[in-house]
Amino acid sequence: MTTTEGILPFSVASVVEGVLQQHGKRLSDIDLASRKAEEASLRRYEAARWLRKTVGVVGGKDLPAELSLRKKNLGLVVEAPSDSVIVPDGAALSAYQYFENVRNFLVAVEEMGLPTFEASDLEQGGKSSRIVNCVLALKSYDDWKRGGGNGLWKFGGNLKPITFGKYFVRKNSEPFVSSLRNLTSEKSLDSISSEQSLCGDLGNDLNEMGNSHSLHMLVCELLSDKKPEEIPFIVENMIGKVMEEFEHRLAGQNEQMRTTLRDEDVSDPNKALSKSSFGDIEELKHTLHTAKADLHFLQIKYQEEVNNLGVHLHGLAYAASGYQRVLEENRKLYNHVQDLKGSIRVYCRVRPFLPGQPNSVSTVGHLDEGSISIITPLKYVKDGRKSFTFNKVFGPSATQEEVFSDTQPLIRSVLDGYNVCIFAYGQTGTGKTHTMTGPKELTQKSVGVNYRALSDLFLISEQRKNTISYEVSVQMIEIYNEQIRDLLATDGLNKRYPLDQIRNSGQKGLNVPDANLIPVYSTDDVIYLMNLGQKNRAVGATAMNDRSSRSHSCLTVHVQGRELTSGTNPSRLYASGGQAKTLMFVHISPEPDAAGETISTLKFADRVSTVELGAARVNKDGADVKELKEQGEPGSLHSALSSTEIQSMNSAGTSLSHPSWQSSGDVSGGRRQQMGDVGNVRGATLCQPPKRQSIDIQDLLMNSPPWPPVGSLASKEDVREAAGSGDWVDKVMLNRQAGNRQDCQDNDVNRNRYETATTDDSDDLEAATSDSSETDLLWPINLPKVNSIPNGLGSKTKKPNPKQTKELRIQESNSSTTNTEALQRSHFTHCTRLEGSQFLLMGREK
Ligand SMILES: Nc1ncnc2c1ncn2[C@@H]1O[C@H](COP(=O)(O)OP(=O)(O)OP(=O)(O)O)[C@@H](O)[C@H]1O
Repeated sequence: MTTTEGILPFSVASVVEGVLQQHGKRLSDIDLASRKAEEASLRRYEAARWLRKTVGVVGGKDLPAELSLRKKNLGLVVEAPSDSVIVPDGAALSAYQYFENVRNFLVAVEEMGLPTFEASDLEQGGKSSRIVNCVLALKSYDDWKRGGGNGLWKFGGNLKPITFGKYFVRKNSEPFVSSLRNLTSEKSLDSISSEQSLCGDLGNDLNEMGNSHSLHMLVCELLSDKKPEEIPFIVENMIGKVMEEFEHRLAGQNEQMRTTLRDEDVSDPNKALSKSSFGDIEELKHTLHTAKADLHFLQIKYQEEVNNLGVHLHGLAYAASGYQRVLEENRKLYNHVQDLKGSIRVYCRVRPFLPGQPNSVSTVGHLDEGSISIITPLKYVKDGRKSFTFNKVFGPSATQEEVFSDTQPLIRSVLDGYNVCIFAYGQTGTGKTHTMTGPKELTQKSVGVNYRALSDLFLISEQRKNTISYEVSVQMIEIYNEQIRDLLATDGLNKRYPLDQIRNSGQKGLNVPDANLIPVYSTDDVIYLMNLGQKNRAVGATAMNDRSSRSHSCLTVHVQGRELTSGTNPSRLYASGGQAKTLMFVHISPEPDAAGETISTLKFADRVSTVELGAARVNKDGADVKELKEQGEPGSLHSALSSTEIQSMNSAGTSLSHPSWQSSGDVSGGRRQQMGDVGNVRGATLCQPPKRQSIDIQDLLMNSPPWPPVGSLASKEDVREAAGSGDWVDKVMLNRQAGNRQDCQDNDVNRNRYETATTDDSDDLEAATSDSSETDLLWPINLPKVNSIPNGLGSKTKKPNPKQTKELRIQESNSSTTNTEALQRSHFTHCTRLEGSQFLLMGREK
């Protein structure tokens, strides 16, 4: 039972009492009212007894055994300090004092949490039971305090709950409070400790005590009339009922507690917070779950996107490869068109009258885009007018840009892997340098083919960098006196190589493999190297002192391309290691005096043009060649080749059955004939042993007519004005002299030219070449001209070299083959040669 105290809101006694009362329904003879009255009487008695013990006898008389809690005999308030505790009948107190005492008492009781009563209960007709309850509660409290005040004092009686709804305002009545203090003080309580024992056996709990009395009464009443043998059964029955009732109440109490706890969960902030946290966690879990689901969904979507991307990429790759194929096809078609235009193209350019020249009528009678007619003296042609057809004819007013626009496609062919050679041909002073390089004062508009070609080369290679990687490098050599010198050598050794070093060897197709090959990345780089080379050349010229016009500077620009996708060289896409394309600019001047030279030049150009067109012209070519032979002296041009040139020609190249020419035939679908085909030399192209035939390209050159006399060029100054230094012509004439001295001696013009180009010694032909050391470059390099030889040796004339002539003839007789490129190099000093991976520029020394 003790364990239920403080936990259960009901006492065991009350349960037993309830059971007994219910059971008592059967006990009709028990008078409940009298029993209650008796119980109430006992309680009053107990209360009165405690009061008497506590506060003593009031006014010399004890309280009656049966306490009457009326105002006049209660006498609660003690006005006097300590000894007078009861005021009999309130006589000594005023009515005011009386009510104040009562109020203060009730407030004190209220504050102590004890059952209280109304002031009116002290009056007649008041509820005395409430007063008794209050006194017994005070007694219980006093007992608890006397017991040490351990634990929490709890009034556990079955009295009505204390009503807190009524509050009394306790007035300052210290005597009453002191009285109460005295009442509950240790000292005061000690004095009545003996009385405590009287009711101690009824339990400390006042209510319990009352109930014990009640239970006792009930049990006594229940068993009083029972037989002894019935008592055990009745007691057992009572106990069973008590247990049943107890369990029932306990279950009810548990249910009530659960309900209370649920309600508390809602109202308790901490629990609410816990619930909130739990809710948050649940929400987070839900969010996590959702996020996982979303992530999974995204992964699936991502995978789908990747798959789709893969499909798209595959499509793009297919399209790209298709695009690449189309590009390659375009290139093939483009170059095929170029081929159809001719692997050897001839452009004719007419120089305008120069400032300061006397006004005269041009020899050009008519020209259009592809033809030109020259008015000539009847001496040369029967009707006084000779017409020629070329791939392109540029009049005197044609700009540099217009000229290059028709050259440009060939530059693109270089980057497609074709061998390209661009060179200028013509009498001295007709504009070769102007076309290839430009005038001395270069502007953006006036720059020539070389600059523009290089610019295009780098520009196109930049445009193609995503598909083709190009490496451009430069080699610069000088050919002089049967020796080769590397102009870009940095070791200062001034090393020279024999001419037989000029050969097309190695994978890079270098003509001089031992010479330095320097990478370049822009046109400026090339120009810088050319300047450097020209400086080296100038130093060499000073040291050598015997430099002649037969010194050639050759700049070769090597272009190596690599397809980024296939890793192959673009040239392999076409056509057997590349194909040669040649463009010849044939230059003429408009002066009537030069009409003979102009006709000769154009006839030669026409011949070259005809050769390019191939076998269909064989018969016609034969006629032309016959005409040329009639006009000129066979072998005279052949003799114009120096031994050096012939040497280089033979050492550098192969015959007309050179693979490049064979491949050209392949690309053009077999229409193009080998150069050897010209003049009915078809057998030479079919890998048969090349035979010396009546006409080949060398024959063309060698059998081209000598320059006709230009009698009107009367003075040295005139010639110098009109023809500049005239080195090429000088060279030709000189070599002609070497081959046929009489021819030169009989030719006043040549004599004049020779004189013009040489020093004072007009009789010594060799001086024309030996002393003509003026540097003439394809590029505007601001170097001092090497006009004079410091040691005076420059003016020293040379005798004709019989060995050269001999060698020439030996070469001629031994050479069963020719090389057009070498011929171009030898005869046409302004030569730009692009060989697919090579871009060769030729300069010369005047
Ligand atoms: N198309 C042209 N328009 C204007 N001037 C020109 C043209 N062609 C040539 N000239 C001028 O004619 C002169 C001679 O030209 P250029 O030096 O180019 O001839 P060339 O053939 O190179 O002579 P050479 O063979 O003697 O070196 C130069 O002053 C040049 O500027």
